Order: sequence, then C-alpha cells, then structure tokens
Amino acid sequence: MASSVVHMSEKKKKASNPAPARSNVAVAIRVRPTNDQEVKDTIVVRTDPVDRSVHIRTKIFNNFERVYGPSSLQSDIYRELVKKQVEDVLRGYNCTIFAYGQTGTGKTYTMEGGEGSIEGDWETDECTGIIPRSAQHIFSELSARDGIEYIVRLSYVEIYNEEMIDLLGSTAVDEKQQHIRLFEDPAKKGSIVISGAEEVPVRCRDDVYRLLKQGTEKRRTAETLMNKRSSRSHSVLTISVLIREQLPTGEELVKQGKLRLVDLAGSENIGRSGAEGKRAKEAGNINTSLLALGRVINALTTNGPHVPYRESKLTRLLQDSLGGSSITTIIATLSPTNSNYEESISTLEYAHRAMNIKNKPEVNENVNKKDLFKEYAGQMERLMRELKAAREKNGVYLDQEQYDDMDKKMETQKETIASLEEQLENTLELIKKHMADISLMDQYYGKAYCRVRSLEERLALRVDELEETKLAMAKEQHEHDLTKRALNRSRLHADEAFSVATGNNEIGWEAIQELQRIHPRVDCIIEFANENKERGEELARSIDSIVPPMREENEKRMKDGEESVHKSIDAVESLKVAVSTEIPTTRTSIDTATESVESALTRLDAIDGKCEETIETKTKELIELIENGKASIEFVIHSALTRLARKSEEAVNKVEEMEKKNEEMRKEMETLRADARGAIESAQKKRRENREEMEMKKKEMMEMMTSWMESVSTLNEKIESEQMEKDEKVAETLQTMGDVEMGWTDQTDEMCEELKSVMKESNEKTYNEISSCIPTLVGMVGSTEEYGKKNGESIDEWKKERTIVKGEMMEKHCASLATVMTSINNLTEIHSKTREITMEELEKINSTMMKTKEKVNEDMKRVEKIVKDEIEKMNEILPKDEEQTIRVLKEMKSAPTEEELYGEEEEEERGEGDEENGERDTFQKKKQLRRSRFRVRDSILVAREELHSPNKILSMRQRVEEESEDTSFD
Ligand SMILES: Nc1ncnc2c1ncn2[C@@H]1O[C@H](COP(=O)(O)OP(=O)(O)OP(=O)(O)O)[C@@H](O)[C@H]1O
Repeated sequence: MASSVVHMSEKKKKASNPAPARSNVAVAIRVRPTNDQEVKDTIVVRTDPVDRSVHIRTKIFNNFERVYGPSSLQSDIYRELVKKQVEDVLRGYNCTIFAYGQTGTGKTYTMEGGEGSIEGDWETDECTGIIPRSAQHIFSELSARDGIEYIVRLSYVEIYNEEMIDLLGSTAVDEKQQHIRLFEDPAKKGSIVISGAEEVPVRCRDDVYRLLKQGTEKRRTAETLMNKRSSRSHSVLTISVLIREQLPTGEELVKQGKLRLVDLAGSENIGRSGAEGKRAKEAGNINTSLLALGRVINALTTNGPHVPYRESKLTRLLQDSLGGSSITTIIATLSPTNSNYEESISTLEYAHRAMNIKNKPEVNENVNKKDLFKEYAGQMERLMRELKAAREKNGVYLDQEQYDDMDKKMETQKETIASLEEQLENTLELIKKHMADISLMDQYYGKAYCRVRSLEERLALRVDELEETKLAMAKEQHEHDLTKRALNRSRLHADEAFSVATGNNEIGWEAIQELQRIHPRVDCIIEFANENKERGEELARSIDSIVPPMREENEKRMKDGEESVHKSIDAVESLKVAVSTEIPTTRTSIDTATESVESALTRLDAIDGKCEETIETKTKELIELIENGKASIEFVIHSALTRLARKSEEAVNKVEEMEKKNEEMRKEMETLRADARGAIESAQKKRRENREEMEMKKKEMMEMMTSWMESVSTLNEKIESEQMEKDEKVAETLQTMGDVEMGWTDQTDEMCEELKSVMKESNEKTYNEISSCIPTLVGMVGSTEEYGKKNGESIDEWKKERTIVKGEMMEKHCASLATVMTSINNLTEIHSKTREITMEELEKINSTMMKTKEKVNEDMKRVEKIVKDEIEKMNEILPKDEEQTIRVLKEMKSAPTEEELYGEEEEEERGEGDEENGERDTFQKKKQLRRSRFRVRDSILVAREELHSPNKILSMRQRVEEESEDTSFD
C-alpha cells in the first residue's frame, strides 16, 4: 500500500453532475442500561426496534431510522448506522455523525467506546465506539483497493465556552494562540472550513488511535453529579480522505470525502447536574450552543426565512451537516429511568424535529486532467480577450457580465453599508434614548430606594416600638390580671360573707317559721279547750233539757194513774233520790273539769301570750338585727364591689385604650410595611426591568456590532479573496502567457501592472468605504463608554444623596425614638399611679372588710346572747309550765274514762228509750276531749324540745366566724 500527497488542484466541477436528490437527516435513538445510581429508579423508556418507536410513560415517538435498547451492541450500531456512511465518504461525500443527549447517557461511549477498547477489531470488538471503528474501517477499505493513491488527514478540535481549540496542536503553545476560525469554503457554498487547526496526515489506524488518545486527554472533562467523566466541550473529529485513481480510460479521478464525528457536550439541567461557578458557566455555554442548534433545527424544519447558523460556533461548524450537502446521522442518547424523564422527553422532541431536516448530499466532484486542461484553456482564452480589449481601448476590459456583476456587487455593498449605517444611527438613537431612560429611571430608583430605606427604617422603629409597647402591655396585662384576681378573690369573699349572712337570715327565718309552726298547735290546744268547754256547757244544757220533761211525765203519770202512782211512788222517790244525788256529783265533776280546763286554758293562754310576745319581740329584734347586718354587709360589699368594678372598669378602659392605640399603631405599621414592601417591590421590579432592558439593548447592540463587524470582515474577506483570486488569475495568466508565448512585450507587463493597479484602486476604494465606517463605530463605542461614565457619575451622586438622606433618617429616627421613650415613661408613670390607686383601694376594701367582719362578729355575738337569754328565759319559764302542763295533763288523764264514767250507766241507760241518744253524744264528746288533750300534750313537748335545742344557733355562729375569717385580704 502506498500513500502519497496529491499535488494537484482540488477544484471541483458542478456542471457535469446531475442535481442532487434530497434526503432527510437520519435519526437513531439509543437507550443506555441503568447505572448504579438508578438501581432503585423506575424504568419508563421502552424501545420497539421493529416499530422503530420509543415509548416513554404514555408517550410514543416513532419513525426513527433505528431504535436501540439498553442491550444494543456497539457493533450493531456501527454496522447499521455508520458503515454505509464510511463507504459514502470513500465515494467522495461529506458525512456527519453526531451524538446528542443528556449528560451521562452514553454519547462518548457511543462515539469513542468503553475505556481501553480502541485496540480491538472494528467488526467484532464490543466496546469500541464509532470513531476508532470508522478509522479502522477506512484504512482496511483503502488498503483493499488496488490502483489508487490516497491520503488520510485527521483534525480534532473542541468547542469550549464558544472558543475553538485544536486538540492536536502542540501542547507547548498557549491555548489562546491555538484558537481557530471558521469560514465558508469559497469553492463550495455552505461548506465550512476550519482554519488554523492542524490537519495531521495519518497512515494507519494506529496513527489515528494515537492522535485520538492525545486529543481525548486534552479534551476538557469534569465530574458532575450525573457523570463521573462528563465532557465539558463539543468535540469534532474530521477524517478527510483524498483518493486518486486511474480510470480504465486512462483518466485520473480524484475523490475527496470528509467524515465528521461529533461528540456533543451533554445537554443538562444546571440544577440537577450540580454545576456551580465555572461549571455553571460551562453548562450555560453548552446549553447556549445546544439551544442555537435547536433554533437551527427549528428554522430548517419550519422553512424559516433565516437559519441562524452564525449564532454559535457549533451551528456554524455543522452548517453543511444540517440542511447542507452532507449525509448526516444523529444518534440521540437516553437514560431509561423515571428521574430523567423531562430530559428524555426533551431529547426525543429534539430528535423528532431533527428528522425533518432535509439535506442535499453532493459528492465532491471527481476531477480528471482533461477537464482541468479544458478549464485552464477557457480561462486563458478569456484573459487573452481581456488583454486584447485593453490594448484596443487603452484601458481595462471587463465584459458586460463581469461589469454588471461588479456593479451589482458594488451596489449591494453600498446598500449594505447604507443600511448598516442607518442601523447604526438607529441604534445610537436608541442607545441615547435608553441612556436617558436609564438615567431617569436611576433617579426614580434613587428616590424609590431612599423612600424604601426610610420606610424600612421607620418600619424597624415601629417594630421596636411595637415590641416595647407589647412588653409594656404584657406587664400592664399582668398587673391587671393580678388586680382582677385580687378583685375576684374579694368578690368571692364578699359573696361568701353575703351567703353566710343570707344563711344567718335563713336560720332566723327558720326559727321564726318554727315558732309560727308552734302557733297553730297552741291554737289547736286552745280550740280543743274551748270545744271541751262548749261541750261541757252543752252537756249541762242537755241535762237541763232532759230532766224537766221527765219530771213532767212522772207527775203526769202520777196524776193519770193513782194506783200506779202509789205503786211507783217508792220507785220514783228512790229514783228521785238517786237522780238528785247523781246530778250534783255529775255537775260538780263537770264543773271541776270545766274549771280545770278553763284554768289550763287561761294558763295556756298566758303562756301562749307570753311566748308569742317574747317570740315576736325577739324575732323582730333578730330580724331587725339580721336585716341591719345584712344591709350593712350588703352596703359595704356593694360599695366595695362598685369601687372595685369602677377601678377595674377604669383599668380595663385603660387597657382597652392602650390596646386600641396598639391596634392603631399596628395597623399603621402594617400599612407602612405594605407601602414599603410595595415600594421595594416596584423599585426592584423597575430595577429588574431596567436592567433587563439594558441587558437586552446591550445584547442587541453587541449582536449588531458583532454582525456588523462580521459583515465587515466577511466583506473584507470576500474582497480579499476576490482580489486574491483576480491576482492569482492575472499571475497565472501572465505565467501561462510567459510559458506559451515566451517573450511578451513590456507593454503587456505594463498592461498587467495597470490592471493590477486598477484592481488595487477599486480594492482600496472599498477599503476606504469600510474604514470610513470604522470611526462611526469607534464613536459609538466611545459614546457608549461616555454614557457608562455618566451613569457611574450619576450613581456616585445618588450614593452621596443616599448618605445625606440616611443621615436625615437617622436624626428622624433618634427623634421618634425619644418620643417613644417619653411615651413609654408616661405609660410607666400611669401604670405606677394606677397601681398605687389600686393598692389604696385594696387597702380600703380590706379595712372595710375587717370592720364589716368585726361588726358581723359583734352582731352575731349580740344575736347569740339574745338567743341564749331567750333560751334561759324559756328554760326558766318552761320547767314551770311543764310541771303545770304535766299536772293538767295528769288531771286530764286522771279524769274518769269513758268506761269509768259511763260503763255501768251504759248498761242501764242504753236500753232506756230516749236517754240512749243523749248519752252516746256525751260519750263521743268525751272521746274527742281526751284525744285533744293528748294532742295538746304532744305539741307542748315538741315545742319544749325545740326551744331546748341551742345547737343550731351555736353551729350558725361557728359558721359565721369561720367564714368571716376567710374574708380577710392576703
Ligand atoms: N450503552 C451503554 N452500555 C454500557 N455502558 C454505557 C452505555 N452508555 C453509557 N454507558 C456508561 O455510562 C457512563 C456515562 O457515559 P458517557 O460518558 O458516554 O456519557 P455522555 O453522554 O458522554 O456524558 P457527558 O455528556 O457528561 O459527557 C459511562 O461510564 C459509560 O461507560
């Protein structure tokens, strides 16, 4: 195998090839297996290789070129996705394969392979990735072909923080010096050339591996939370293959293909990847370029008017691969787990959109010697024509087409310059306006800031005051609670004293009621005695009414029957005798009974009268005393309670007043706070908006400036390259003319020189036009700086003002602090005064209570004494009465019983006609009399017993004493 550098020009010819067919970008999905961190996570991604779809939770993405699950093999991916493209490269196509996906999903694994794997065989080794495999594949293919000459070159660059760095450049050289540029291949529109990166010729796969290793070591990686060795840059490895082969016709065919293998940095969520500081900036840049890539894909798939390739280095580099003449394959990598769901969805959406990008693959033209000579001859002919025309017209000949072209170009350039100038003016105007706005807003902001500061300070003051007032309130509340408790206690004592007095009253009432209960019994006794008396009188009257008719009847009988009279005279006489003896006895006994009853009654009356009198007077006295005591206690309690209620009301009122004040203060504070918050928020919002607007304007400006600069540099480049081309052409023509016709005249040289100078002139003119724009640009930059300076000055002024306002605020703050202190002192004074008054009142109440207690004690003693005296008096009276009563009762008892009095007579008289009824009546009356006697005796005994029991009064006194002891204050 022999490889040699091809020394021929690589000009290409389009006209000979048919229009290329459009083909979509091929998109494949690869899901990696779960890693150690995801063991417990749920698998949510499922692949269906037959259906070429990916199922993620409930969503389905389909129609992908290929779909690979976690168990997919590196060799399968290479065979199905890359092999054909490598073959296309060898046919002269440009092919791009890039891996896109969330960080840690296997992009590097897919592109480069597992660690230490690149040595294996590309068809069988399982770990080897796409890059080493394709290198090996290319060399094995090339070495297998006969009759060809080829050269393989390798370039390896990385895009890190929007800078391009050559990974194959010498490490001794400073990285900054290695920065390389991208520009469009003037020979092939849309094709981007990397300038400044080393293109190292490689002879075998081992060379590739060595360089790959060297580049990979240089590439920036870092540990993130999601990948221990995360790529922090996009890497682009370009393998260019140039093949020269001899056709059977004897013609020489030159083919040039490029394989671009791109390993993108991971699309990542900065928060989740744990990126901080430098890493966050890296992540920001990575995401910026990926976003730009997204925008390019969007514009390509929605037929947008402008495809923003220039937004980032990555998109500029991939310009030819996305929507250009390359054959492109995207491998989107995914994690299978639930925790990466959002990122997986985003990757799938990205991939799905990218599927619709249409490319126009173009083979880099095969060039043979014949065509080349034809081209040269054409060119020579044209130059000769130009020369001839120049000689004839004494000037430079340009054919109409060229002239029109140049004119058009000039026009467009002029237009571009005019529009750029206009844009610049507009931008300057805008900047001025914005600077004015900014300064105005700064003023507002300064004021708002001052106000916010003052409000904040006032708020802080109010908060302090509130805290202090709260403390004072708490103390007051505590005092108030203590007073309230003391008042409640005294109220309780007063209530107890009142209830004791009420109890005493009740006891007095009970005694009165007891006495009143005795009264009816005594009345009963009197009634019975009266009844007895009446019955005795009735008996006497009935005897009087019975005896005369009997006498009359006897006399009548004596008169009517002398015989029977005489017979009965003895009996009558004896009866008369008997009757006359019996009647007086009965009468005496009745009289005696009546007398004794009467005397008992009189005595009872006397006792009763006395009792009643004494009870009445004593009860009256007692009631009076109790009433007096009760009234005085009630009065004292009432007055104490009223005073206490008044004081507590006053205290409550004061507390309420303070609470009201506090509430008002609190409300004021709330409003102030809300005002302050609102002001702060609006100020912050304004500030944010200003800043954002500023940023946007700045960005816009910068972008405009950059695009302006870029267009200027492109213009420059274009003009330069055109000039170069023309120079080259002129030189070549001269050379060819020298070769062909040997000895051209000096005139021709002069003409050539003239041509050169004309071209130079036009070039200079264009240069001048461009450089005339530069002062405006410099002025713009200067004015921006000036505005910046002014802004700085106004900020300084504002700072000074802020310091002054701050001083004023401090003074105000001190003044309000002093006011608060005075109000606190006043409050403390009021509080101590209230406390003194309350204490005085309490002392007064205490002494009144003591006096009341003493008075109650005295009253109780007096009552007790009176009751005792009464008991003694009663005791004195009662034994006598009792004796008399017992005697009367004994007399009553000793009075003849029913049987004693009427037992015999009953037998005799019951059978005797008219007398029978009268005797029965007498018997009944006697019975009633006896019963009433017993009742009188019982009630007298009960009354005596009750009058003899002083325990109730004693217990009453004891209770009063005990309760009055409790009423004393602590
Ligand atoms: N298909 C796979 N089979 C086995 N292991 C894999 C597979 N894909 C990825 N891995 C492993 O997962 C880890 C992360 O992969 P890799 O570094 O390729 O991710 P990445 O997408 O390049 O991440 P970053 O964007 O952060 O550079 C590596 O240890 C790699 O070996």
